[in-house]
Amino acid sequence: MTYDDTVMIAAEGLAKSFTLHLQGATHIPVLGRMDFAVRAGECAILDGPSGAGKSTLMRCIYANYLPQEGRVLIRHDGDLTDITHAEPRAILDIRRRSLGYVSQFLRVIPRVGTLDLVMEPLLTLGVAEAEAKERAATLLSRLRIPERMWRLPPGTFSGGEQQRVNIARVMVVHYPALLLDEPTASLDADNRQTVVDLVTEACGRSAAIVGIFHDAAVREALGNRTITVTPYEKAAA
Ligand SMILES: Nc1ncnc2c1ncn2[C@@H]1O[C@H](COP(=O)(O)OP(=O)(O)OP(=O)(O)O)[C@@H](O)[C@H]1O
Repeated sequence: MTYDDTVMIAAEGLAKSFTLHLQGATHIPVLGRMDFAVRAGECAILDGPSGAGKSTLMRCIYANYLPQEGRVLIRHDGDLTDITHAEPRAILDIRRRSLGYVSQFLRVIPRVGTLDLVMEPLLTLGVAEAEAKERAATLLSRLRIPERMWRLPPGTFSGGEQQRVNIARVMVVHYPALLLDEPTASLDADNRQTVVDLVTEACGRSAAIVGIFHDAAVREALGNRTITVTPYEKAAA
């Protein structure tokens, strides 16, 4: 396939199934051969019933899961790079600079406070400490994490607070491609709206976004296109 310069994420013939070796080699077919491309400024919403494979697809895009067939290309340093077959070091570089991922759970680093945790991705990219601190503080404020909590490690925070720290830690970097796995799932209406605003701003900066959103109002507000997850059986037929 050839793609123009606006394509940021592309899946080619992506198929994924699981074999549970400890359960009598039970085979679970999940994704059929999926092809799609997401361009700069697009917010594509993954569509499909519960268990269809939306999170699995997202993990294949982020190279957490290795598909049995096909590959995913991510724009990195100007070129579409095959993340599926990249070396671990190259995958980490793509994730550090080109592809952000808001997963459903915050990965807490023991003893690291919330503000430091949110600043850290920017410091890794070489952003000056004062600017990183200001950007992290602005986001934490917008996401309504009270300032008195910024010094605390978020391990004991509520589910919704942890999810907001998780969102801040990813959205603080202006990634050109972004994966969002139900970022609004445990949030109240005001914070949900803040996330909608942040994602809209990212699209406005020409980020390419692939998202899973179960909330109908959020889908309505954000989705300018839908990608239907193709089950394995359908593609094989
Ligand atoms: N690591 C794994 N090992 C075995 N099976 C898995 C694994 N990850 C996912 N699956 C299976 O793949 C199928 C798709 O799961 P997935 O979480 O991708 O669906 P989903 O569309 O995101 O669902 P939901 O909307 O309910 O979150 C499920 O049947 C699940 O049991």
